[in-house]
Amino acid sequence: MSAWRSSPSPQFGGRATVPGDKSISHRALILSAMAEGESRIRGLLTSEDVMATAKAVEALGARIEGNGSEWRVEGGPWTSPEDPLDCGNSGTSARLLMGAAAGVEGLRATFTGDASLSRRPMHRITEPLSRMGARFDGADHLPITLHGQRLGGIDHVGRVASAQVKTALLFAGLRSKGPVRIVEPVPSRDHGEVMLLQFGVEVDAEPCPEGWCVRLGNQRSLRPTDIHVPGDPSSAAFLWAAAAIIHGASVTTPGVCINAGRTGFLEAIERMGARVEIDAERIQSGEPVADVTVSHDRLEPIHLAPDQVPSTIDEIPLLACVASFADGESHLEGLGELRHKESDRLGAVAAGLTANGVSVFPEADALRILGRGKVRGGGMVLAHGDHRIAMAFLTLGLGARQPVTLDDGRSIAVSFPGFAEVMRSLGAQLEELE
Ligand SMILES: O=C(O)C1=C[C@@H](OP(=O)(O)O)[C@@H](O)[C@H](O)C1
Ligand SMILES: C=C(OP(=O)(O)O)C(=O)O
Repeated sequence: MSAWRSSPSPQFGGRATVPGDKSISHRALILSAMAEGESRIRGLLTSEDVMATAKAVEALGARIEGNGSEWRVEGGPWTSPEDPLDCGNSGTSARLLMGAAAGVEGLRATFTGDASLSRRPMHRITEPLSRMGARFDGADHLPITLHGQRLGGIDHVGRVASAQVKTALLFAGLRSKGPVRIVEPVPSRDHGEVMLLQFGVEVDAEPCPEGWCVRLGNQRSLRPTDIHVPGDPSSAAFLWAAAAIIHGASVTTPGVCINAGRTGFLEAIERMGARVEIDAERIQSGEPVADVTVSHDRLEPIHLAPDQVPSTIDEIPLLACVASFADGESHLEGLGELRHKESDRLGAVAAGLTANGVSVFPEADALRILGRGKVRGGGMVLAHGDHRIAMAFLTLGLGARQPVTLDDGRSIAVSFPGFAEVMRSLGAQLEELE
């Protein structure tokens, strides 16, 4: 166990860089490993989740050489790994790798994960991949053994927007010749599509009667390339949230990805009253990037509608914490997917807020939060081994009246190694207790 305490931090603010985007880092490693020849990746996130993907693609046949600033990946044919592929805590690793490997004829690979990942649903991937022709021992929960096969195309109409499902099917489609069409009710993050274009693959997307439709074209072979990963908005969100809840605070995060599939949190806190400034917009490896400044102002409550959830998905626990500082009742709807993440995030958020004196009313797939303009704090929060829960409540503690204690902060390394150092550099009072 590694308990943490975060205490009121009235002097919070400044400028800080956040590590590379997790979603883009996974995709850069997997596509580089599939493309024959050398690709280079700058700005790769070196968190536990992304390193699980790096180890897995090495075990599948890629050669990786890396240091902090630049990674070289020599891609080529994939072969059966000797040992099970341990995806640790990472849903993205398990789902995207199953898709990428499904069309390698004769390949056999067993996917494993930690206790949390082994509870998460995999049927959403194994079912459509089976329709394409792949075979699996196991269906909904890891461990699952994949038997790669010659694949046909797929026409997949998803009930929920999931970038992991969409990207897994697109990656599987790279090794198939049939038509590949994936429909989502609303668009999820499109980093897979953006990066496929960088690797020279034809992919297009447009609205269709069922929602949002993504198609692979006929040009499906990957050309090695160089990728520069931008800063992760899901990590920058903790800095932005602290600025939004601490009187007089202002934070600038340079070089953060502002892809529309990821800006839900920023838009939400702006609608609540925080001041948001977007500067130096540019395109980096196909992704929109900017320097983002968030400054404190009085916060109004928010209504988050179901179609706004996909672009806010990993920041919902943090948004619930920010909403606790608003004056009035916030309503966050369409949160069913939160029950299938690293923990039951709906339950964990409701318990954490209650422990800190916030009135919260959880519903089956929604949260009502009664903000009173300030938060008492003083509570003990259980992270449930979930990095987003851990960082959201340590952030809440910076703006609360009394310190917040967290049972265990080890999960933070899953997505944001260096979280405590970055937050302290801005004036956060954060201490590890044991
Ligand atoms: O594709 C991705 O990189 C991700 C997609 C989202 O999951 P879902 O596809 O399950 O919504 C998100 O929660 C996860 O952190 C990363
Ligand atoms: C849900 C997350 O990641 P994954 O699905 O890759 O475990 C997350 O990072 O919040």
